[in-house]
Amino acid sequence: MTNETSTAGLRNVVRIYRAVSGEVHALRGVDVDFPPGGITAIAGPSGGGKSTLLSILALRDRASAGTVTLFGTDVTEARDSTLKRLRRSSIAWVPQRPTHGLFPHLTAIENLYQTAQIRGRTGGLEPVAALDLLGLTHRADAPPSRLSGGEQQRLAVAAALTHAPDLVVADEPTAELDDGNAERVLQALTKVAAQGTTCVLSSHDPRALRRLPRVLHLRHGVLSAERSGSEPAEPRQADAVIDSAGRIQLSPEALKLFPARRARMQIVDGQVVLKAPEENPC
Ligand SMILES: Nc1ncnc2c1ncn2[C@@H]1O[C@H](COP(=O)(O)OP(=O)(O)OP(=O)(O)O)[C@@H](O)[C@H]1O
Repeated sequence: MTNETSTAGLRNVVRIYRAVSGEVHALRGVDVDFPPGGITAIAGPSGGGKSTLLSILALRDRASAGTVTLFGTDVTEARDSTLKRLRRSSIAWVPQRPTHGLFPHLTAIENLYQTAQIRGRTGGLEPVAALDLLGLTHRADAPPSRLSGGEQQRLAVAAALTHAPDLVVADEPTAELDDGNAERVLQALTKVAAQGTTCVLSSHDPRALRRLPRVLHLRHGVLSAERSGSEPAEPRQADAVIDSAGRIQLSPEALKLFPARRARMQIVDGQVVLKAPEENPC
C-alpha cells in the first residue's frame, strides 16, 4: 500500500530495458514514497538507475512491473492521454540537457510566460521573480541558444517553478553550475517545497547531497538505506596509488570534493586527512 499522504509512491517497481545485447534490469524492485513538500535527492553511481526512476516518477516512462501511485491515483495502467494530462497540469520536468525543455525561438523571459500559459495553472512563481531568484535577470532577453549551459539549466528550473507544479522532477539540476548558482537552484527548490511542491532530483553533486534533507542511494537498480542529509554518510574506502614523488591519484568521486583542486593536509594520529581548504572569509 502506498502511504496515503505521499505525493508519489512506487511499490516494487521494476524496469527492464530490452536492448540488442540483452535485457538491462535498470530498477529491481524499488519501494519509495515522496511526501508533499519534501525534497529528496537520489544519489548513486552512474548507471545505477537514477534517470530511469525519475522518468517513471515524471510519467515519461512506464514500469515493467510494480505499482506507481501519483497524487492519490494508481497510474500504473493509466492511458497515455491520462499521463499526458497529469504531466502537463501537475509535473515539472527538468531534464539533464535543459535545452530539450525550452522554446528555442523565445527569449528567456518569454519562455517563462509561455510555460505558465501552456500549463494553465496559477500560483507559481511570477516569471520576473523566477528569473531573479535564479540569477538570470540580466539574461531576460536572450534566447536559450545564447545562454551558457549553466544559464540554460537555471532557466529550465525557473520554467519549472512558474506554474505551481505539484511535483518537480529534476535530473542533475546543479551539475553544470558553480557554487553560487548551485546554491540558487537549491534555494529555489527549497522555496517551492515550502509552498507544498514535492521535489525529487538526481544528483552526484556533493554540494547538493550535503545540503538536502533526504538522500536515497540507488545502486544497480536497488535503493539502499535512507539517510537524512544531516547524518554523516557511511565512510567509503578505496585504494589509491602513491607514486615515487609522493603524488596520489584520487578517484573521480573523491576528486569532486576538491573543485578548486587544492587540498589541506593534516597528519592526525598517524593518519593523513585531506580536506578542501575553507574559503577565504575576506
Ligand atoms: N533506453 C535504454 N535502453 C537500454 N538500456 C538503458 C536505457 N536507458 C538506460 N539504460 C540502462 O539502464 C541502466 C540505468 O540507467 P540510468 O540512465 O537510469 O542510470 P543513471 O543512474 O541515471 O546513470 P547516470 O548517472 O550516468 O545518468 C544502465 O545500465 C543503462 O545503460
